[in-house]
Amino acid sequence: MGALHVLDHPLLQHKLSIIRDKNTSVKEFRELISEIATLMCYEATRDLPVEVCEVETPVAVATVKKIAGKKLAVVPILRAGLGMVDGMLTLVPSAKVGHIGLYRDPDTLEPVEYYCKLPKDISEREVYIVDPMLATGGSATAAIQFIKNYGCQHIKLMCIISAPEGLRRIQNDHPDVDIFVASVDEKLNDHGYIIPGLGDAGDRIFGTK
Ligand SMILES: O=P(O)(O)OC[C@H]1O[C@H](OP(=O)(O)OP(=O)(O)O)[C@H](O)[C@@H]1O
Ligand SMILES: O=c1cc[nH]c(=O)[nH]1
Ligand SMILES: [Mg+2]
Repeated sequence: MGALHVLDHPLLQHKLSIIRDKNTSVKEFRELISEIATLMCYEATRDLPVEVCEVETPVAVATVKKIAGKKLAVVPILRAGLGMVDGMLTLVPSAKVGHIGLYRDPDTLEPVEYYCKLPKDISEREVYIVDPMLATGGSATAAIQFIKNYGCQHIKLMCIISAPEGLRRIQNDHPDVDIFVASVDEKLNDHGYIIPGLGDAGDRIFGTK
């Protein structure tokens, strides 16, 4: 059974308070989304396997731990997920990056797919799907299923803000997937926006509103 991790590190929560503020500029919003992704990545990679080996320091041999050959992939859900990619790559620069393009139809709230490009060896990789917002969960559940269809067995979902409705959807549809969020907000409004949330993450990252 996948676990839900609600990350409450003070640095993370402080940065989250700034991106929720409607007066935060596009530049600062984008920078903070990236910094938050880095902090979340640190927690989400905590269970990566390590192997013990030796290196020679200038004065002696040290027994050290290295990540044990695990291959990672970061898969942002376009567009807003793009804002989290650089922050992830800051800590795992060798990860490959796949892209899944989904937008949420404003009337039906159903995800509509418009793009997909994944690393060829995606099925051998530990996949981190990133998207700042988990609202109804429709986009994330579709992205997870898409990646599962390629044979991936190790998938983690990282969203900055989540709604209870979206969490329930993922836990129901994909009980094997670990979920990492920085907040579980109160609810969705009639238009499927997270309350209190931060508005439309894609628009705030790219300045399109
Ligand atoms: O959980 P859901 O109800 O599916 O909603 C969440 C989705 O909505 C937003 O994307 P949006 O459709 O606004 O596309 P964008 O990233 O291009 O702005 C967000 O980035 C998620 O992908
Ligand atoms: O609150 C929400 C819900 C979906 N997508 C967003 O960007 N924000
Ligand atoms: Mg959007």
